[in-house]
Amino acid sequence: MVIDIKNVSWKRGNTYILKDVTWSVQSGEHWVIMGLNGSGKTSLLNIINGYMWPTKGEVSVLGKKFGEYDLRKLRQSIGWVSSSMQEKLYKNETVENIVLSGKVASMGLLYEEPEAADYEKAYQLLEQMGCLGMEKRIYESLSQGEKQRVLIARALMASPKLLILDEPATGLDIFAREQLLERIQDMGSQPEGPTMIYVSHHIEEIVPVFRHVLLLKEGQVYGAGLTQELMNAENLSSFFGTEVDVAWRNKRAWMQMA
Ligand SMILES: Nc1ncnc2c1ncn2[C@@H]1O[C@H](COP(=O)(O)OP(=O)(O)OP(=O)(O)O)[C@@H](O)[C@H]1O
Repeated sequence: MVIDIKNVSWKRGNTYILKDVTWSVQSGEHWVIMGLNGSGKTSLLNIINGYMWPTKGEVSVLGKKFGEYDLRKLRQSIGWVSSSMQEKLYKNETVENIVLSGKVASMGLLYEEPEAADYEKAYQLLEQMGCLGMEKRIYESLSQGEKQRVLIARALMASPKLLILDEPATGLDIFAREQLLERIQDMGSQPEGPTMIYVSHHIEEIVPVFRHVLLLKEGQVYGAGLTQELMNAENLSSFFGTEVDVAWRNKRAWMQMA
């Protein structure tokens, strides 16, 4: 099992930020975590990455039970792409350095000399992400879509078993978003690729490779299961607390206000 979360609660003062969350991800599955602002998505990711400790409950990631294992070691197998977090860090760095530094799977940059094989892998990943030719560019000079794809290439450098994509389409225009989603769909279709967790507020970003969805609402699991079964007007109207319509097109669900 890739993620196994049992009855996890996280409390700050008297408030439950996460309450009794039970969720599991089997290998070979790719999941979307969906929920409105403040529903607890980031808190759940922080727990999965071992940055926060649950008040109650059990967490296992990649077969390792938290509390019994060195989390720093485990983090080397987890890629977490968060543009809001990484934007400041890599501002003046070249694309090449950013991708190469992903080898050590930490947020920081690499200060040791990369080997020829590292360059080869970095370039191959840049190609996979449609960013070949941008190696010498400064991160800040890239478009939002290019930045996201570079960050994914960086995360893949460490060959993670679990890849978390935290709202990667935020700030992208419709074409850049589709280009990114296409790469993600391709990546998820490769059997040797990492298990992906895609965090979003937007239903239309759920490409077919994400066959499962976790719906979070006010810190609780509202639904967890097959995308095709959960993404319908009745369920989403009650999830959002407002009437919505859902239409399926090109194996994706599209939502609008009813
Ligand atoms: N350290 C903390 N102390 C107190 N409250 C917190 C803390 N961290 C998060 N919260 C609160 O918990 C709730 C859930 O936050 P979280 O960031 O997990 O939501 P989210 O679903 O990721 O939201 P968004 O989509 O806006 O990023 C919010 O109301 C937030 O203010």
